[in-house]
Amino acid sequence: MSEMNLISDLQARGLIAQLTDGDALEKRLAEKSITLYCGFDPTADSLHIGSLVPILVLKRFQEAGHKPIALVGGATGMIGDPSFKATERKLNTLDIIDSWVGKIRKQVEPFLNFEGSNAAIMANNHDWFGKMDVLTFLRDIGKHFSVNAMIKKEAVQQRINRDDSGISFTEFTYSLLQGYDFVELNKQYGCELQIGGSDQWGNITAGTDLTRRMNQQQVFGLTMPLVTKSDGTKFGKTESGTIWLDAKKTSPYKFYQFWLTTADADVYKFLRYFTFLTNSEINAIEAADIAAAGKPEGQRILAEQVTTLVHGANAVIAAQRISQSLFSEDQNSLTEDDFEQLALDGLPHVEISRDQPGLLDALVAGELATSKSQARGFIESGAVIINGAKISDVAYSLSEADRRYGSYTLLRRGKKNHCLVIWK
Ligand SMILES: Nc1ncnc2c1ncn2[C@@H]1O[C@H](COP(=O)(O)OP(=O)(O)OP(=O)(O)O)[C@@H](O)[C@H]1O
Ligand SMILES: N[C@@H](Cc1ccc(O)cc1)C(=O)O
Repeated sequence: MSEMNLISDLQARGLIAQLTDGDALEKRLAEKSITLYCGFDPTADSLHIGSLVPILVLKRFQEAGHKPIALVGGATGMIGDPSFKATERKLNTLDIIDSWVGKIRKQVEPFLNFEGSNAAIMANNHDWFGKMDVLTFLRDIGKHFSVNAMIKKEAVQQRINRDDSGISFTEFTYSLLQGYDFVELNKQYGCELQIGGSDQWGNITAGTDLTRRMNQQQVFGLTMPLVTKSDGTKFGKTESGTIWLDAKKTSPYKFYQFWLTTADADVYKFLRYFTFLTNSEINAIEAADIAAAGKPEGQRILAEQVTTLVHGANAVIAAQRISQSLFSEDQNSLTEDDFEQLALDGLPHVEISRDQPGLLDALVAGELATSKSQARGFIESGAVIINGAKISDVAYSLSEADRRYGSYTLLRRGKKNHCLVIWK
């Protein structure tokens, strides 16, 4: 892809919210390979699917010949970005931040290529802030910022205007730190562009201004729209359940199911944001789905593409095997790892002691029946299935033979009420 095409492609995908001096940036991208960066703070032990948007944009730039820097905020993570956050963040201990820096680094690495002429770079802003003294910070950096202008920034407005939850001096200084990161990366690596979600606009422009003042260089900022679902909820750390990139926090099966159940109103937008299919391929999928009236393929393609990107092709095969076996008689193909995924978050589950093997009790404990007598009725009417096989004996006692890998039994009532028993 030629560099001119990159910005047009991002635009066509709906991936550009704001740009500083777009014409000059397009010109620079057309002239040469540039270095760009995006920062990720260690505010949790894993990134989530919202953070995948800028990670994939870094990858898009790298595939177009540019050099990406992924910065993990070892220093900024100690302070906490107040941008559009309603309340002050809790400070984490240095040990926790340190371990999260390592985890996030490992999560970003597989998306980028660390070899070749435009090899990616991993950076950590603790490398420069860790040794900077407070007087240098105040004299050399602070002097370039006007508090009058800072309090007008949209990202902190709600905190400035609230009496109940103000903003600490600590968080207020955050954008000076992120601003200075750009100066430092520009000095060390000739970095010319910072990208991020649109909530980062204030911090990014703090960096472009500061780099102009301190390094006398014109550098650029580009933000992506914050991805929301058609029901208005943000993709990120949400109360209804964050979709994490870490397979130990969100199983690849659940991850696959998440994309598979995308609303029709979102699916083509998400194909543009989260996959490397070309815009015309996505248009063709959309047109075919409209023609097929009622059985869209978009969701399956999205689930396969994003799960492959994040967890690899085998995770897609496993997710498809799991969903197929849950609704069929044959549950022998499920592997121990499949059961571990189901136990993590794939199905409702209940832990039962091995010395309480009664099926009636298990159905009640697993909330497949509200009482033993209701459970009896379900068994008599043939609605109860154990590991894919119908059971008709109301006095049935679950034995070792019903325990897959010694630990798991799949109970089902009717067509789709599942419970995984984990034996203790
Ligand atoms: N839903 C989203 N859509 C697009 N970009 C996002 C989304 N969520 C986060 N990002 C971007 O990902 C980058 C890293 O964000 P980060 O991992 O800090 O997530 P976060 O949810 O904003 O974290 P926190 O809640 O701790 O601030 C930032 O550039 C941010 O703007
Ligand atoms: N402020 C960014 C993370 C970040 C940190 C340092 C930077 O230099 C850039 C970005 C966020 O909260 O998502």
